[in-house]
Amino acid sequence: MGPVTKVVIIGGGPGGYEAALVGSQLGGDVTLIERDGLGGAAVLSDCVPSKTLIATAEVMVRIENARHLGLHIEGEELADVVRVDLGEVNERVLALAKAQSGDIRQRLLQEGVHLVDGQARLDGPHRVIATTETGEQAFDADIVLIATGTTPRELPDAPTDGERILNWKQVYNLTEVPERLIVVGSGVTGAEFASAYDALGCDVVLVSSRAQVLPGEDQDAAAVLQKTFEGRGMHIMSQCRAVAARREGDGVVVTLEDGRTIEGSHCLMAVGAIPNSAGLGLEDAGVTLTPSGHVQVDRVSRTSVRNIYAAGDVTGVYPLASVAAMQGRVAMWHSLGDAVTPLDLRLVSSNVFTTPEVATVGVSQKDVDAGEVRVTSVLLPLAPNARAKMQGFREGFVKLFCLPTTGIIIGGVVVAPRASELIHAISVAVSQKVTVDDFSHAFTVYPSMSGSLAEAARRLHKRDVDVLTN
Ligand SMILES: Cc1cc2nc3c(=O)[nH]c(=O)nc-3n(C[C@H](O)[C@H](O)[C@H](O)COP(=O)(O)OP(=O)(O)OC[C@H]3O[C@@H](n4cnc5c(N)ncnc54)[C@H](O)[C@@H]3O)c2cc1C
Ligand SMILES: NC(=O)c1ccc[n+]([C@@H]2O[C@H](COP(=O)([O-])OP(=O)(O)OC[C@H]3O[C@@H](n4cnc5c(N)ncnc54)[C@H](O)[C@@H]3O)[C@@H](O)[C@H]2O)c1
Repeated sequence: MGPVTKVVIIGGGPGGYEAALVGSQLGGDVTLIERDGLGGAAVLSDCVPSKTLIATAEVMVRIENARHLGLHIEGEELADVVRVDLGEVNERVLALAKAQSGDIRQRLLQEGVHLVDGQARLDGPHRVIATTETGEQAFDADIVLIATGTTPRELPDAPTDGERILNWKQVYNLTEVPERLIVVGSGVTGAEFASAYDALGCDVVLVSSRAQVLPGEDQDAAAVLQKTFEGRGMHIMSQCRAVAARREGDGVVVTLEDGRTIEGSHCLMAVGAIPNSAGLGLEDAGVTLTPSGHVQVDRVSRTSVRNIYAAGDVTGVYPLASVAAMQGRVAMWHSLGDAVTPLDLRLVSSNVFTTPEVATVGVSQKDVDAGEVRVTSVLLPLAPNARAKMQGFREGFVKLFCLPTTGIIIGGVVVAPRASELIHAISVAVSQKVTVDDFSHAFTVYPSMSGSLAEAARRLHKRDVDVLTN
């Protein structure tokens, strides 16, 4: 048996901790250095807390929609009947995140990973220094994995104060539902928080830099969401950019590029994130960064330095927890000599947790419109679906993309409640190269939303129909 490979991982988010589990499974001597808490930003401040908050907000939407099902709330307004104790909601959110972080710590310890609480930096390609409460510790490394994530981007004239001008990590300080929340940025983060706070009874103004919310997502889906948001009374200011935000009295004032101002009680900045790549000694170790400051990696997570790998948001490849985790595992499989399949972004499924949800996998409409791939597609509204009718759900659709010649499914979009669960069937079809005919031959439950997935596939049986072809 050869010497044990020493692996040092910087960052304990999904990119780092999933890598640590695989590294340890493959016999590496793994040290993981994390400065804030295991689970990283994903568990402690970003993904998990936001999804927990949204779970509560969803209940409010269901209560609100109950009147369409014959259940009447006694009172003029929902707020007369259901009191949202945001302090209690946020306490639960943070407790759940902390508990999950604790579970991850336990699991890593069980698997023999050496955990260090501290801030790490490289000292050349084969040494990592951790600054801990008790001083500096140095670790020799055969393999290094950088998984340091990102930090919310801040506009120079809109500094957050953690009280009224907030980023998405600070919203859990709130103890009362903001009276009027100005959300700046209508990407996934902005749209999810706008949807959640609107459901919790807050008056929401969404400042959107483009003509439509969710500029990076399927534009048919974004159109449904924009209409739903507006239908619920949200004020969307399209094609507007914020340049400043300041406190004034008991509120905030946001200034737009064209000089107009918006007043609110609070402001949430959701204008993207910057990679945590500075101060790590990366350039001195020879690691190439992209112009945006992300760590450049290939499809097996290798950087420009042979023994240094990188995973997750710091690479800018696709900022999702699931992708970070896969990049981390791939790095370990590759560096420790196990079988490895390079990362394939065409197989990634993702979901926007708004009401309704927007889930996507594989080829996108943007790829199709850009002429990158020739497909046959169908967009099937969910309104005629029996289950949707029973549940009082009218918006939303299923979209499927398949190859015109073979009928192999290569992508899809679902806009529906729980789209995050429905997309999995399409995701399996994409990864297993299932044809529309095979897909539609599988039984679905009647009545069910998934019946519409099979129906969409059935519509693609005859692919020479002009109306279906892009
Ligand atoms: C509001 C929001 C909601 C999201 N929701 C979802 C979702 O529903 N689904 C999904 O798939 N993705 C979601 N994401 C994206 C997801 O959170 C990220 O893709 C994921 O966190 C990336 O994981 P990571 O391991 O790269 O980094 P992180 O989770 O950011 O972890 C990096 C860790 O490295 C630590 N670190 C940094 N520098 C050092 C250093 N020098 N020394 C030691 N430690 C260091 C940090 O403290 C941090 O804990 C969401 C993002 C946001 C902002
Ligand atoms: N459910 C999920 O999986 C989930 C949730 C949140 C975030 N994420 C991940 O995080 C990534 C980043 O998303 P994000 O929304 O945080 O950032 P983003 O960069 O995708 O969106 C930021 C938006 O803010 C806009 N913007 C920037 N400056 C502005 C200004 N001054 N005024 C008005 N608008 C401005 C941009 O045009 C952009 O549309 C996503 O691509 C996604 O992968 C995932």
